[in-house]
Amino acid sequence: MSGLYLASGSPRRHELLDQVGIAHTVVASAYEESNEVISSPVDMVEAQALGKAKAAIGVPDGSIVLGADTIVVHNGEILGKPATKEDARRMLHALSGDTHSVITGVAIVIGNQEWVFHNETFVHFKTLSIHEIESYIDTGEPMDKAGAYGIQGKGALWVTGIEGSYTNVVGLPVEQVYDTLRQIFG
Ligand SMILES: Cc1cn([C@H]2C[C@H](O)[C@@H](COP(=O)(O)OP(=O)(O)OP(=O)(O)O)O2)c(=O)[nH]c1=O
Repeated sequence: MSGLYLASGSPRRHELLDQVGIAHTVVASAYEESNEVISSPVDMVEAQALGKAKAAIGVPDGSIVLGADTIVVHNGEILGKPATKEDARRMLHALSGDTHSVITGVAIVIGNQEWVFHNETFVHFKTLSIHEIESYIDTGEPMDKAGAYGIQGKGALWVTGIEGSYTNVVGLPVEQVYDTLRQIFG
């Protein structure tokens, strides 16, 4: 397998690939994310993952490029990264005491060949107090994360259970990525 390029500014995706020993180089992507919903949340994350991979910068011809996009879906509403503290507050109040899903779209692109898929994890949250939400927002942790929390950070205190892939919630379902790379390269 020749070089894998991760078209992502997310430190989590880079760390997850490192954790399982998938060698890669991190590159930037010129893709501009939009909050536009293209028919369904799944279509949206898959399209954004593909957009990020295809717009990778400085990648040699013929290399393998990986892009990903993660969103939270609660009661049919898509929660991306909060734009403001008020946005984060609204998201955390919505997620409190309820179950939501985290969907990550993944695209692997080699030249004009594309493999695009997604993974969904259900996450159960305990009921949060106003104090817990306000203290959490003050840590700054919510601001670069879909749904305004990080399961790998202090947000772990609120997760009473998950169904599905843990790494998918953090931003990349590494087990599915690994299986797909094995299917492609044998
Ligand atoms: C729900 C959840 C999301 N997240 C993160 C994963 C993603 O990095 C982020 C969602 O934003 P994304 O737009 O998917 O990714 P990004 O902007 O961080 O990076 P890039 O587009 O350059 O690849 O939320 C966590 O780190 N922990 C969590 O528990």
